[in-house]
Amino acid sequence: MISVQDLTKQYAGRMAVDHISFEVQPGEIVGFLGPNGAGKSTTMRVLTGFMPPTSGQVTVNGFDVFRQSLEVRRSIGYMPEMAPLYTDMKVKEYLRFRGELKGLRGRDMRRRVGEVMDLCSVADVRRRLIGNLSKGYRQRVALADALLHEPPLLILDEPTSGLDPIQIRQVRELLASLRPKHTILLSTHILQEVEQICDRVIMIHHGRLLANDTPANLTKKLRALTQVFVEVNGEGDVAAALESLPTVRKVIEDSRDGSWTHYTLRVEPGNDVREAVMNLAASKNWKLRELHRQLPSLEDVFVELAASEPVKS
Ligand SMILES: Nc1ncnc2c1ncn2[C@@H]1O[C@H](COP(=O)(O)OP(=O)(O)OP(=O)(O)O)[C@@H](O)[C@H]1O
Repeated sequence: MISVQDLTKQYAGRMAVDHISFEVQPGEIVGFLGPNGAGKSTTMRVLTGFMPPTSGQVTVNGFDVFRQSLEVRRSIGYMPEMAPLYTDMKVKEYLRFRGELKGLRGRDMRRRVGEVMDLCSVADVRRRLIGNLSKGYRQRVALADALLHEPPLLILDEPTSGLDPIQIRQVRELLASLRPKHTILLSTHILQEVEQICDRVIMIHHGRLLANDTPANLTKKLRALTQVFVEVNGEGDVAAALESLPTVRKVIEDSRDGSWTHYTLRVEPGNDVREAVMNLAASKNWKLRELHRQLPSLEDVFVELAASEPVKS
């Protein structure tokens, strides 16, 4: 659905996108992730034909973004960051106006405006002025606009930025519900968002591609160790006994509370020593009041990958 080959974009000597390549397959929800200034919006603007690349090749739905920009625009529903809306128009009036620009007429117009208002839950505010709506509603009006011409591909730049947690959940649910019919590329710097709804993650930093994989594979690949937290009340050298368990690399004593000691166990990635800790405690007659495992999050992956990337001036 999207093919990006060796894309670069330079602004007045500054390399905003630096030789990145990736593909997005039909039906995927792909998260485009990176800190502020990483080059996400620039890449999306190139993909949607709003800006020419400095070099590289980009095709959307088989069409070249520059030579066949009309076909590309027909294939894409684009929601830019801080989508510009006409604040002095009413919601339904605005969607009809946008529909007209996108070539909808008569019965098709009525059907699509009704459908997108229902899909994006804005029908209840259809007669309200956009300027008087909350940020969450405005965001959904912008999404309804992006969906009007039934594009197979949605490109959404930070669709949940500035929303409160309830609104964020509503937008996420809406995106998940679009999954069977639409391919979605969404940019965000909220890692949790990606973990929850995306099939794949593309991470960029300083304009360069850092990773391109499923959220699960990325966390699996993480070099940082899995951690297990244990709180034990026991006789003898508890730390040494814990350290002797297979796959435990390091035992750190965190704190003491009377006869209880809290330890963090650094374990080789992908291993779970909780059962071995239980068996050890039973064999030594220790008491346990905490035993839980913490897997690395996508945030840990990003921090680690970004740290290993040389910073350009
Ligand atoms: N029109 C422009 N002219 C010059 N430099 C620009 C322009 N637009 C963006 N940049 C620079 O290019 C780099 C990438 O910006 P971009 O907006 O693509 O990043 P981003 O990942 O979308 O960040 P954010 O999450 O803050 O939107 C930044 O250093 C930015 O300052």
